[in-house]
Amino acid sequence: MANNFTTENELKTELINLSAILGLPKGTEVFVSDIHGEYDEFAHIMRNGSGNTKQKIAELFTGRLSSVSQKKLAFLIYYPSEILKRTKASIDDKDDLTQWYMDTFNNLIEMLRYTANKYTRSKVRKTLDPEFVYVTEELLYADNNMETKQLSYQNILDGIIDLQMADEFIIATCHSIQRLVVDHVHVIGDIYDRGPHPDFVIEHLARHWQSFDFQWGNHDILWMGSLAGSKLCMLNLLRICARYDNLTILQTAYGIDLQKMVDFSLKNYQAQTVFLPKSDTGKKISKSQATIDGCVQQAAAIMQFKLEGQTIKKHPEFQMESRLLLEKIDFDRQTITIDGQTYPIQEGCFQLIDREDPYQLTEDETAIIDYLMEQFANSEKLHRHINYLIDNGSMYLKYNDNLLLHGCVPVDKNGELLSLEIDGHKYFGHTLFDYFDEIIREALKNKATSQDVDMIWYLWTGKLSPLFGKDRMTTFERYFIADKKTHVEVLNPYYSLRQEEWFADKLLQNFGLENGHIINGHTPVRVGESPIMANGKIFVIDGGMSKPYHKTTGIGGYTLLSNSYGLQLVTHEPFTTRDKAIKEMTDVVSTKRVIEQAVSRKRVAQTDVGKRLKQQREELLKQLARIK
Ligand SMILES: O=P(O)(O)OC[C@H]1O[C@](O)(COP(=O)(O)O)[C@@H](O)[C@@H]1O
Ligand SMILES: [Mn+2]
Repeated sequence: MANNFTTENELKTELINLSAILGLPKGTEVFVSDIHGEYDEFAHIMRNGSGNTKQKIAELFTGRLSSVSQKKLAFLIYYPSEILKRTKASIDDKDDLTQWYMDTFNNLIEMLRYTANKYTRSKVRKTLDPEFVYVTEELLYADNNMETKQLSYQNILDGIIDLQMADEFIIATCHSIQRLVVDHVHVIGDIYDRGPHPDFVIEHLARHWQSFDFQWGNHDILWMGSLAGSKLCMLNLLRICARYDNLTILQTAYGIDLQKMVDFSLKNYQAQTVFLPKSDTGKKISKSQATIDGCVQQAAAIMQFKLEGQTIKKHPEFQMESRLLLEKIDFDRQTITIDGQTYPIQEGCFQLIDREDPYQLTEDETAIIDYLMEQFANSEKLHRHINYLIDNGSMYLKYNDNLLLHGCVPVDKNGELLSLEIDGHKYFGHTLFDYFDEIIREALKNKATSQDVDMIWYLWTGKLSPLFGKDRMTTFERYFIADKKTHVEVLNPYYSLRQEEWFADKLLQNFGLENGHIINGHTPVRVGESPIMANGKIFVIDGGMSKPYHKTTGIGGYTLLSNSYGLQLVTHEPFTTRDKAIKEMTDVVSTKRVIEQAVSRKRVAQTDVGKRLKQQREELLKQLARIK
């Protein structure tokens, strides 16, 4: 870096530039989690800057704009094209419309100026639409107190209207404001599964946000694992897609041919109540589609249970023998005996299971799985999306003193770090995360060994998986046994200990951090529970976006904001549809609870970026000394 500057003046200019950046207020970080394919809701939260836009409008315009006008301005910023269309349709008079454009330009430029003031000009320029950079900068940095400048400001606005660029300009400016309100986005896992459009979520981040990171969730692992060659990951995600009536994500979005699988499923299975799909979108599922979903779910589930058996037997170190369930079925009586207790099987669909060798796949099943794996491997779009997850993601992230991870750090009931022993090595605490991180990267960027592939599946369901955090996954029991006792999945002690401050301190220390917070997703925050734990050191910000889970969470969920003033918790109401949000101007974001108020505004100098900039400054100073 330092080598780019050769003359004394160049070096000094850069030093001044760095000092200016270090003194700016820290940018706003947004933390979201558990999006579960709910693109419209996620996009809404990104568009409204997780409530930040509304707040900035209030700061700027209260006393000048009524609360209704503030709301209208906010919704214009979130959904510029739609609101423009509606407004134009509602104003008949030409002069009134011109006046509306003028007022809107002025308000938007003021908002842009307000949101841009904590960034350097060069950073602001990057958020502007290239077509409007010149015009916008003229307006943005105009000094309205000077008469001549004001005149030229007015001329520019008139020109935009005369040249019929008004709508495009408004849309571009609103998008720039959206990008400036939030500086950095953290997605703490589970983009995939259950909801309709995880693909749009990834595309949205890649297109609109220069600065974002992911911490992988257990559901994301299924998709990553499928590309790495894990048949078990693929079967699990296929089963979940069928369960949530979302086979189109595979067929349409990722171009995966499911015809063979559908034919095979319809030939061998029939509709059953426990395999009825759950509608995520509220739309009615036709009978024929429900039959396809149900049969695919059964076929995938049975293949999954068979392959699980094989994998568990191959890996005693996984300690999952208690999950060897197919051998415990009494096929004649249609019962299963688990831990000495016999339960009736409801709606068994074991016709393709060989009683003598229950974990053996049939020839047809083997062929179908191979075909599907090939389809996954050949999906160019899936590769692109998973590469985003790999390149911008990790098992955990240390960012501005905070520790971001999806699930948990596995511990025993006393809070001692539990270790997973693989090939004589013990991995625990941060080394457990590093171990899995390396395996995933290696498996997806280079070549996956069969050991890697099995380890990736272990991350989905193993009891020492930091992304899962439960003692077992009771998929079999949930389908086939009515007794709810058997459905219980016991959470790792992490989830009760995370109320304790000493526990948070201990974990932060293990990860080499001191004063930060731990931020998790994964577990829905139930009605009446607080997302703030360990005396404000741990947050659970499951976004509660997953519609089928709204019954449990009551409210939609939470996101977290970290800006130069401190941390703020944002509560979300359940989101219905994008159309309804626009029509009724419902913001979703309801309350903001200030968690921590910084004594003085936090500057870039106090962030990770600031640390890097300071190093650069040291190097430049050394270089300057050499030149002199
Ligand atoms: O609600 P469903 O579709 O039956 O899924 C339940 C399963 O999902 C899990 O909760 C994992 O998903 P989450 O990461 O979203 O919690 C399993 O522990 C559980 O068996
Ligand atoms: Mn999860």
